[in-house]
Amino acid sequence: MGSRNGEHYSASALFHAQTHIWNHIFSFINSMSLKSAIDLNIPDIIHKHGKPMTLSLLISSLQIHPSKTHNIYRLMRILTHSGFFSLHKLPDETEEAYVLTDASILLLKDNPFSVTPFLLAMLDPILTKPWYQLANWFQNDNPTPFNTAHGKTFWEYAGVEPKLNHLFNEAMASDARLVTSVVIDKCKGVFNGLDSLVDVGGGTGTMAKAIAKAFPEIQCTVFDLPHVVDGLQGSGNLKFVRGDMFEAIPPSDGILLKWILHDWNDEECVKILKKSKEAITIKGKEGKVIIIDMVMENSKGDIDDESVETQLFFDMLMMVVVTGKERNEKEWAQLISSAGFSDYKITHVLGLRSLIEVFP
Ligand SMILES: C[S@@+](CC[C@H](N)C(=O)[O-])C[C@H]1O[C@@H](n2cnc3c(N)ncnc32)[C@H](O)[C@@H]1O
Ligand SMILES: O=c1cc(-c2ccc(O)cc2)oc2c(O)c(O)ccc12
Repeated sequence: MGSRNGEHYSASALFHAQTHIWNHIFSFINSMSLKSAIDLNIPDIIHKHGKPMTLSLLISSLQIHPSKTHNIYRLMRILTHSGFFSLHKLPDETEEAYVLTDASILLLKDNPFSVTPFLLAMLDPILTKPWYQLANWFQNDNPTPFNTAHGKTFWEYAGVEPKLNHLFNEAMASDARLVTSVVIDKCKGVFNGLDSLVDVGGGTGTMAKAIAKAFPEIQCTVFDLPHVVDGLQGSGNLKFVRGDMFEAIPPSDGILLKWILHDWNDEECVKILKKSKEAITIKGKEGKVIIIDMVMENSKGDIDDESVETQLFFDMLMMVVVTGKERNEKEWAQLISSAGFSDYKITHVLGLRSLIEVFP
């Protein structure tokens, strides 16, 4: 039917290719359908109901115009197909009823690990506009598509736009709660021998607060830009310090860099790592930098297709929003040795991310 390099290929291959393209064109429909369910509060309504919820009950609980009620099943159908709800048949009931799945539980507003702040941040026009500039950016000399769209860096924009600053800090805090709970449970030993720790780019302090509570002997500092930490109060063994990590990092036994280095290009990362090395106060084996970030194509080799796609999405995100990238182990090793560190150890305990201990 069709022709590829002079060879004929079947109608079924042609239609398969068409479906593949359609699904890529339409993939924004998945994100926008999910966002509308969050805006309508659907996961929280089903959760509060406390048992499987029929479509008619769901409709009567939603604040929607009466002329739209018959369309809700269409939204629920696509979101059920994509794994956010599932349908159960209850004994003695004629109507099937919706229940939450692991994915929609992670979108509940009260879930401490909620991904909803990220969904709202990513689908806000501030963060979708740069994607329309991607091709232009390849042809201009701007540092990022975000700069092309908004005329400033992501960090400068967050400094002058409280809405982005708030959404982004909230999103980071929910991720930090999830990562911290695993690190404190499974990687306690990483903090052995440290009397002090600076969480560089530590946001509003979620991770440092949890470490300060779990390890009362460690003096913890959250170090971030003024628009992030100004007005935040420390207590006990936790304090907030404003500053710029490219200038100087407060002295400490341990330096934590969670989701920092993937924001920056190799040259910028070497600068941050060198400033971190200068800041380390104990020179023996105990002083260290603790990096929490992705290691692409991680060496376990058991990564599934969905996770590969997630890694590629993050890498593109780091190219569009900031000047960063996701790195494989070889690229991490190169950065670490260029900054003058002697050794490193990778622990794969955080799903798609890893904990990398780096020794002076
Ligand atoms: C991706 S966020 C990570 C936040 C936190 N570490 C976490 O994972 O939840 C990057 C952080 O780096 C901070 N940052 C950006 N540039 C910085 C600089 N020059 N000096 C200090 N912090 C900076 C941002 O304000 C932001 O809080
Ligand atoms: O702009 C972003 C977005 C994310 C992000 C989005 C969705 C998620 O479920 C998790 C994270 O992460 C970012 C990040 O880590 C960063 O350093 C800069 C920008 C963004």
